[in-house]
Amino acid sequence: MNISVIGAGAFGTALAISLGREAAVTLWGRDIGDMAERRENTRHLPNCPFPPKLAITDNISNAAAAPILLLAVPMQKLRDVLNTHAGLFVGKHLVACCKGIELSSGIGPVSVIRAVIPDADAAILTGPSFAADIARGLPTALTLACANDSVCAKLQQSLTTANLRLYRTGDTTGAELGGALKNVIAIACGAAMGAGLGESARAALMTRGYAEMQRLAAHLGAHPATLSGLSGFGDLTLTCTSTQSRNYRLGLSLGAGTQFDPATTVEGAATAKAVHQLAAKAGLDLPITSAVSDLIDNRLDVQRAMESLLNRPLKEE
Ligand SMILES: NC(=O)C1=CN([C@@H]2O[C@H](COP(=O)(O)OP(=O)(O)OC[C@H]3O[C@@H](n4cnc5c(N)ncnc54)[C@H](OP(=O)(O)O)[C@@H]3O)[C@@H](O)[C@H]2O)C=CC1
Ligand SMILES: O=C(CO)COP(=O)(O)O
Repeated sequence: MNISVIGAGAFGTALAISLGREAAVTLWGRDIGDMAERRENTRHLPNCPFPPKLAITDNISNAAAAPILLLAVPMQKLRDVLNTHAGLFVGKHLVACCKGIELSSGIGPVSVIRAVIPDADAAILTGPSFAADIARGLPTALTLACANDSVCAKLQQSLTTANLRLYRTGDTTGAELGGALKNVIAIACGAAMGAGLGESARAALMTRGYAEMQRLAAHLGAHPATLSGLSGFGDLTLTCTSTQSRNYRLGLSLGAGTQFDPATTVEGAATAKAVHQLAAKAGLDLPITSAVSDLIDNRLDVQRAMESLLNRPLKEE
């Protein structure tokens, strides 16, 4: 089946490169600069040349003619993109390729797609993978979630490539939450490492952060197995331990008190606030997420955040 990628950032470009090594694929960007001539996205994914079957366009009507559209824009921009091009997206297979919870509504990308374009099959592609790894042809495994099992199986076939192995699930809520929440915990881990609190502290934050992910996911009706798979445990592990991650790097800067480029896409920042609000409404205790939300808004520093986590009442694991 014909595939287009909507959004020519690092991840959209990487997916288009991997898919374009095997079949015709179109990559749409609102500002493609000289990408078509150079056959490379020097701004978002340098040193990853485009395969011959990858076509570049800034004409959304051309790109949206494909039946499968991968939506690779940041979470907080997804609704805008869907609203702007709604007429072109009706009846399509729309696969969200973003990770986060929308701050204005408290819902994830599949729910946003369903809300804006009810007459489309909404899916999500998520899990542990850095754009540069995918583009370089390194092996990666991701979760593909769609409520309609036969559509999910078709998408799984169409989107699998030589270096991209997809596992499918019907649990879109679990897949959304795994990808969204791991970014928040990665900021916490980066902050601890940046402040010199050590690898033991990071392991504690990863483990107790994972407990928070499971608590919220269970409350929202996700399947626990989804959270222990690629989109949850898998992506948490990658993002909390690699300086390739922008969320982890933001945490490192917060911990070390250094500057961070505000133009960088860091999904965990808005998601921490969105989840903090969700948890407050639901009466759920998510102390690491709350601490990250306070850190981002400068209501807390890393040292005090760690002290308050260590001084919480003792409990069973
Ligand atoms: N990078 C990675 O390794 C991975 C990223 N992801 C996820 O992919 C999503 C996108 O991240 P990533 O590609 O890295 O981010 P980038 O910052 O590299 O790119 C974001 C892209 O979105 C485009 N964009 C933003 N707003 C709009 C809009 N309103 N209309 C059209 N295009 C828009 C930008 O366009 P412009 O260039 O014109 O500004 C840019 O091309 C995130 O949710 C991220 O979590 C998932 C797995 C891996
Ligand atoms: O989601 C990712 C890895 O799976 C990319 O992480 P960052 O957005 O933190 O760079």
